[in-house]
Amino acid sequence: MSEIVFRAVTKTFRLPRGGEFLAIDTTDLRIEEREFVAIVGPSGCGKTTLMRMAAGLEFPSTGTVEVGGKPVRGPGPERAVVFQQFALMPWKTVRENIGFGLMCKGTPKAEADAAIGRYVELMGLAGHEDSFPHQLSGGMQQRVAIARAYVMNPAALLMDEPFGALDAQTRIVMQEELVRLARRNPRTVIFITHAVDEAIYLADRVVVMGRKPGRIIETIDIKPLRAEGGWEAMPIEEVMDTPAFTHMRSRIWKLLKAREQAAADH
Ligand SMILES: Nc1ncnc2c1ncn2[C@@H]1O[C@H](COP(=O)(O)OP(=O)(O)OP(=O)(O)O)[C@@H](O)[C@H]1O
Repeated sequence: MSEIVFRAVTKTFRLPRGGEFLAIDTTDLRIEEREFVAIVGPSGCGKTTLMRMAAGLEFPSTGTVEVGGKPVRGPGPERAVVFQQFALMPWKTVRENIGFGLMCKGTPKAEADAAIGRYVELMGLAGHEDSFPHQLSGGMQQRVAIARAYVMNPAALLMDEPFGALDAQTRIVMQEELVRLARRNPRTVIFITHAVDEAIYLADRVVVMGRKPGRIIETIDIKPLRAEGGWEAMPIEEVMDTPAFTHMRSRIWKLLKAREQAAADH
């Protein structure tokens, strides 16, 4: 069981010069087991704060966050986090970086090697097992970070702008690969992004957030569109040209724009 449930969650930060700042206003969100949910919204709307609460790196001021029916009390191995900055260990090889968590867990070597080998293949890293991070491109480094998260077989994956530091072309390749990986190996995923296209392409459901204060303004089901449109079998650029996709993109942009206008008028 790995559903992630936010129940009446608020998050207030204490400001350095006194006073408080309401970063997240009362928020309810349920992410089903093996559901891939993308969260989009403008800078400062609280996307990272929500994810950090699921990761156990931050705690709600009021309300509860539960994963698999248990309150989150801190980080745990069943929830893997992937950040924009790849955070690889520069002195370790690709193989060692991917296998680090398994080693810490005491996984027998033969089992660990088999799991590492599987993700090296899946993430297109074959031939680079003995390279060090500085010998890899940004895209390759992020593949290592994603393999390192998946190899632990976590119930939930929490990804914060994982492709944010990549160039546009690499980003598209990574989006296609993540879709392939996520469909083959479904996990409960929270995926944070600024990119509306990326969210629609990857997710089963898109959560749209607004700011001042940070809150969910709408959640939109994408899964039926993907199924009806046969997106899985199509290259990403063709998916993004379909009327269903462009309509969804403009719907989400309108929501974001209207909310930003309301925040500016406030
Ligand atoms: N530790 C903190 N102390 C005070 N304020 C904070 C803290 N962490 C976040 N905030 C504030 O809470 C709000 C939400 O931040 P958060 O990083 O969650 O937004 P975000 O939507 O992820 O933004 P971005 O897209 O720019 O990463 C911001 O206004 C931010 O300045």
